Amino acid sequence: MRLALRDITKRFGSLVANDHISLTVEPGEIHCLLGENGAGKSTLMNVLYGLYQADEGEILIDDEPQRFKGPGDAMAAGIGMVHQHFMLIPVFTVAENVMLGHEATGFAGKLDLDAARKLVRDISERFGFEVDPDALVEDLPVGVQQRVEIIKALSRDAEVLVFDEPTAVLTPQETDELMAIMRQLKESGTGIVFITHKLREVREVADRITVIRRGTVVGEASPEASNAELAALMVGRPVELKVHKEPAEPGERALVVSDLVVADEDGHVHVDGISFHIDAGEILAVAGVQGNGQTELTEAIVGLAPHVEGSINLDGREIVGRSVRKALEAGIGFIPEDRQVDGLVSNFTIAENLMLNRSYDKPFVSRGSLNLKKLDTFAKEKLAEYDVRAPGVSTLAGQLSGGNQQKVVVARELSRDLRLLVASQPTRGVDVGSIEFIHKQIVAARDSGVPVLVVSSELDEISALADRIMVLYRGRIVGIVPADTSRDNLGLMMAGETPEGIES
Ligand SMILES: Nc1ncnc2c1ncn2[C@@H]1O[C@H](COP(=O)(O)OP(=O)(O)OP(=O)(O)O)[C@@H](O)[C@H]1O
Repeated sequence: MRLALRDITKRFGSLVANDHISLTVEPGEIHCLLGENGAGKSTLMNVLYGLYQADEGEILIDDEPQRFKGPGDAMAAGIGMVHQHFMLIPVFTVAENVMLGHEATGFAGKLDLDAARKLVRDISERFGFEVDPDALVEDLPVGVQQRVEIIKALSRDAEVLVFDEPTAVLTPQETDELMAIMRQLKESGTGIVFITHKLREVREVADRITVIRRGTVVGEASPEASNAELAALMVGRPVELKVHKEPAEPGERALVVSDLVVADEDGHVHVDGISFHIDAGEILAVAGVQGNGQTELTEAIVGLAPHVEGSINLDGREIVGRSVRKALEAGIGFIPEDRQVDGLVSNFTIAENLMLNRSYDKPFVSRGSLNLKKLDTFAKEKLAEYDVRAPGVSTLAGQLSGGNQQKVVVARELSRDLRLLVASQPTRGVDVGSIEFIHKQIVAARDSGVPVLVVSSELDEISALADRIMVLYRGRIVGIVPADTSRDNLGLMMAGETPEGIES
């Protein structure tokens, strides 16, 4: 089926998120949508999926105008959406989840569990998915859950699939697998809209690239374009894709972690007896496939982990056993891996979010009352500095695009007086222009003497920021290696092996 969006305009109050955007998707084509944070990509896809009604313009399928009152109509017309935050029910099996979808849309009448199982098996076989219909969704890795979302869409005969930043939550290997799946879908004639900020992925699979800026289409790019060319088109200026930094000049020993063990509420050990240190003015980057203890390590440092043994010493003081509030007061900045869970209060304004995590007396509160003017000025400064695209400082954080939400979290944490910065996936969902800026800010924090712990699943980010790299595997340290260690060796270490010539 041939899909065309024609002159789509969508406004939120006075903000024009989509301004007469036109786009076509042919069968068997991967059409990449590129654009800076807040450009209007997700809004356009939500219009296509019936979640928002366009103020102007129309959606055509095989030249027939459509009216989507909700996702049910879009699905019935053959449009599927793979969300970044999955819409699956974790305690149900794969087949039950697929079945549920059919009930919700009323598609094809009644689908029994056996038929759903068969459907899952058939689709899995066709695309080489390896998904067990009887597995509980909550037991599946993120990459497989995503495949369940794809199966759900295909089970409803979707002919156009929308992927909105699907790789932001995936490991590098899962990303490669998803790229292969997208190619297979394309071979079978499915049209794909693919939104991503990762230029490597665009270059790998795109047949066509449309660039959106501030709500309008600014042009098409060739899939043969270089990363630098794509980046410049996206943000409208040349971008430094790898931050320039001088060698670190480490100062005093700042953070000393000794024999750290972190377990969850069920007693599962996630960090299994690790010891390392970070000096003032140094960035230690933690590499590893997600789920090897990185999250729990950062949570232990900020006081969020339930069971911690061993010692975490910052500036000569023990942190283990202290509350989150005490950790924040000790000057620990924390950029959490999931901004929506731990980073922001979505029904607070941007300004209110920017004053979280500060001690109660300064600088916005004096003698028990909030100095709104001071907060307003500060928030405006941060909005400009971090290029947060929003109507104003009293916009609710929940109304920001994903990348702009991330920028608010980073702006808040980097503007406190820091003794330690713990940054987990600091540029998740952020466009290339803002990655450049955030990386510069992290390096500036380092250069001002702050010790920094960066956790990232992006090897590019690790090698851009690290002064030393610590590789974690199954909760243990495989090695702490120099920043210029090759990708191949890092890859081996991330699989738990110690390459020749590397000391473990
Ligand atoms: N429900 C909403 N209410 C008000 N404004 C909104 C709403 N949803 C989106 N916006 C605004 O519309 C604009 C476009 O947002 P959108 O999420 O489409 O951007 P995006 O291109 O997907 O960005 P990102 O790359 O950061 O995900 C932004 O300025 C955003 O703040």
